[in-house]
Amino acid sequence: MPGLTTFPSFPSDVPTHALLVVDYELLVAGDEHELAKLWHAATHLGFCMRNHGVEWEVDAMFDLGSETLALPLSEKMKYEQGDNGDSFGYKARGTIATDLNGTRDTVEFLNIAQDDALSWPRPTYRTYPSTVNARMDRVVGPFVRKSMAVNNTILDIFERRLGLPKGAIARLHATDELSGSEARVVKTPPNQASAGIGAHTDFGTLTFLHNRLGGLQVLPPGSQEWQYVKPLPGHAICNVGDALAIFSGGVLRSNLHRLMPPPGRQSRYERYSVAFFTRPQNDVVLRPLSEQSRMIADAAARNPREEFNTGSTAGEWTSRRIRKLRLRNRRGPETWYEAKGTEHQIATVGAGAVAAAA
Ligand SMILES: O=C(O)CCC(=O)C(=O)O
Ligand SMILES: [Fe+2]
Repeated sequence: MPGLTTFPSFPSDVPTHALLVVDYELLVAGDEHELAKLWHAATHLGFCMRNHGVEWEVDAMFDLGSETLALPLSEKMKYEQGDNGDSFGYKARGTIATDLNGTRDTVEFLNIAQDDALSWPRPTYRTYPSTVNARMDRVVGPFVRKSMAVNNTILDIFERRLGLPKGAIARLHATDELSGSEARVVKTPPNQASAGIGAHTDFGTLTFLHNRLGGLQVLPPGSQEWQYVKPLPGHAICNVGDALAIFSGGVLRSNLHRLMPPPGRQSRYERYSVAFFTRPQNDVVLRPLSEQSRMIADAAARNPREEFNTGSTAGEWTSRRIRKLRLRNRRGPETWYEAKGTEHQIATVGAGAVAAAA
């Protein structure tokens, strides 16, 4: 399997941040201890999840990613996402900024729209390389559907904990409406010296991420030190995105993370990751759901955050952020600030920090 090469283990002398591990099957069974752990993690930093049931599809997506990103550049460029703020398609290496100075990113990736996978063989947004089309039925479709189910299960749990009426979050993510939700495969070449993806918070609602080599780093709340997250076999990394942080009035946190070269001897290897991003319907206005939950109303009143009243729909907001990241649209450091994630977190990293993307 091309995406499953062997590689040295994660070095033992590198400081790591151990994310809380939650068991998906226990969550589904309503285990109180596991539900409490999930809530703690989502209101702080993010978590790892085991027994999610998507293992086969994730492995197959690694293979699809390595095969597709090995196509000639001229072929991949036919699918490039461009500079207009579109997310779907191929993103070539070196096209987005990773920091204030406009340092180029080192990763290439392919984003496949949830809506294109669900409407296959009819494209909703766009078409993809032949390697993707060949596995749409057997791999991409099942990966997307199962990832949606996992994320929706977690969202239902958050909805109850947030005191929202049943279906309040699902209504913002209806599958018969267009959304920015997407599957992604990311490739970083070996022996890189700088950030693959700069510091960022994810745009959407919930991220379901899978990686094998190290490289992902988090900035734990209140800390100034980036720490590696050590990949655990078969475990997914789950991150709350900005849209959910906003909907929840800040009760749930979208944590800053970035992609650096893998640590130690792992840095000599090509690195892949696979992700599924649940994002709201394009037409949903991003703002706290205060009218529907006392907890959210109280949180929004206690800690009013100007950036939470975006005045934008999810579609406009995501598109604006992607547009600002593209180096061809860059005017100067102010463009970087406009592309940034939620304000308070970027402020904690300071002006010299690596930033941007995803
Ligand atoms: O590759 C990784 O581990 C992280 C990727 C990421 O943060 C993203 O694509 O948003
Ligand atoms: Fe991310």
